[in-house]
Amino acid sequence: MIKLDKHRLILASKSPRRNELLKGLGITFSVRTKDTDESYPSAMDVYEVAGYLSEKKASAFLQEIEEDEVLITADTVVISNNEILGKPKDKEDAFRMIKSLSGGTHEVVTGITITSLAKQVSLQDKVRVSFKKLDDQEIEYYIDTFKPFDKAGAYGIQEWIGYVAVDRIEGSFYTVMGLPVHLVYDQLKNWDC
Ligand SMILES: Cc1cn([C@H]2C[C@H](O)[C@@H](COP(=O)(O)OP(=O)(O)OP(=O)(O)O)O2)c(=O)[nH]c1=O
Repeated sequence: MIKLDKHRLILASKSPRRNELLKGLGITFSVRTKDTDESYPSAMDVYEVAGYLSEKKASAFLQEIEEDEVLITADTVVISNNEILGKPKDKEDAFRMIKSLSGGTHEVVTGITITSLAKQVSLQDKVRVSFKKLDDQEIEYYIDTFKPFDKAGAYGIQEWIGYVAVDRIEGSFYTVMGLPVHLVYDQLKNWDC
């Protein structure tokens, strides 16, 4: 159980999935949002990007954090063949992304940054996800029905595609969905400043 007696928790995210997952921890929080630039240095190691972007999202709020506030920011990327798949630009881009994931194994990394005036902690969690082979009609059906344009790698594991395509996952389902709640819990449980 988490008791943040001295703090007010803020989720700095527009993602409805992160909101739902943090609620699942049974802790009260408010939401604050801002548009942040999600670019990263092109030479950066792909496994560092999610952590870097979660810190960058936190930086946008640093000036406004009050003494009793604890802020959570996060970022999720899909990595396939050492390439980052971000959010798809359009239907063709989404089709290309899912087709490249079909029949293979990729990784999902979610970085989280927890920030208060006295301390900042950044962590990331990596999960391996294997997809069965999907045919073109299945990929098109998913994109047309679920419109996954707000999702890294053009898919949501919590949606139809997760039911039919994912045949193996090594790591936390919730990390793939957008928030490693077990890591958030560990940090908040002991948050003392
Ligand atoms: C791989 C995968 C991603 N996603 C989502 C999680 C994230 O919301 C989104 C990746 O985009 P992000 O840039 O991580 O987050 P966001 O822009 O949605 O929200 P924020 O305001 O916090 O920056 O993709 C799923 O919902 N299911 C999945 O299986």
